Amino acid sequence: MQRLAIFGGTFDPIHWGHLLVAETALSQVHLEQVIWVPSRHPPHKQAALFEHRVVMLQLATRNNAAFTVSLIDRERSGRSYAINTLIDLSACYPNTHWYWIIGLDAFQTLPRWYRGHELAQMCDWLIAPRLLGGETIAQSELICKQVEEQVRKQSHTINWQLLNTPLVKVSSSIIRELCYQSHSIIDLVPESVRSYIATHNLYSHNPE
Ligand SMILES: Nc1ncnc2c1ncn2[C@@H]1O[C@H](COP(=O)(O)OP(=O)(O)OP(=O)(O)O)[C@@H](O)[C@H]1O
Ligand SMILES: O=C(O)c1ccc[n+]([C@@H]2O[C@H](COP(=O)([O-])O)[C@@H](O)[C@H]2O)c1
Repeated sequence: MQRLAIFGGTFDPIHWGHLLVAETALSQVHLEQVIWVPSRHPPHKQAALFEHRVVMLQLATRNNAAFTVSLIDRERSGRSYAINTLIDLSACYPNTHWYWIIGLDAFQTLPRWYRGHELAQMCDWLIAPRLLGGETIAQSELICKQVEEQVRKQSHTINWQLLNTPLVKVSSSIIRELCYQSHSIIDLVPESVRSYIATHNLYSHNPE
């Protein structure tokens, strides 16, 4: 059985934090592939044009043969719910043990997702520590255990493990804000992504 991970997100834009998390998951869990899935209509966020986000993902991931960008959410109308992503990808990749890569901030909200308790037990969760107020690894574990408890109360099970990544402060919102203020984002995204943002004038006061 192959081991594949979904890395879902808005990726508005993709940054080095995302790439570090995905690389760590590949090596820590011995995955065959990480499938990057940009949400077309993120359940709880506004985002730049889907096509721009996709191209930036493709540029940033093209040098790693174990990375694939899936457009599976493009075909679906309405909100891009994670459970639908997993169901649709399972049909494309039979005989697969599924993992879901996620930052701690997003994992914390899993019990409130659309059919979140059901989704919780359909894959194993690979959780990247993320600053939610300066916590340590022990605090990250505590947050994960609280999520596990909430899922168990609804009579579902969940398997999770923390990814061994350092806390990386970069976020897409910081990058968007820096762009609005015409500051450099050179250390925060791959050069191909920085160049794409500049060429298409994304995240400026006069976007394309
Ligand atoms: N620096 C980071 N460290 C760990 N996980 C991250 C990091 N940045 C993003 N993630 C995780 O990657 C997934 C996709 O994130 P997303 O595309 O929304 O980026 P973001 O930086 O969180 O965006 P925004 O700042 O707009 O909220 C989420 O699970 C998120 O928690
Ligand atoms: O399915 C849901 O209800 C749901 C609600 C919020 C977030 N998610 C998932 O959480 C991941 C991170 O999402 P985002 O929007 O913070 O980039 C991504 O895989 C989304 O599909 C999913």
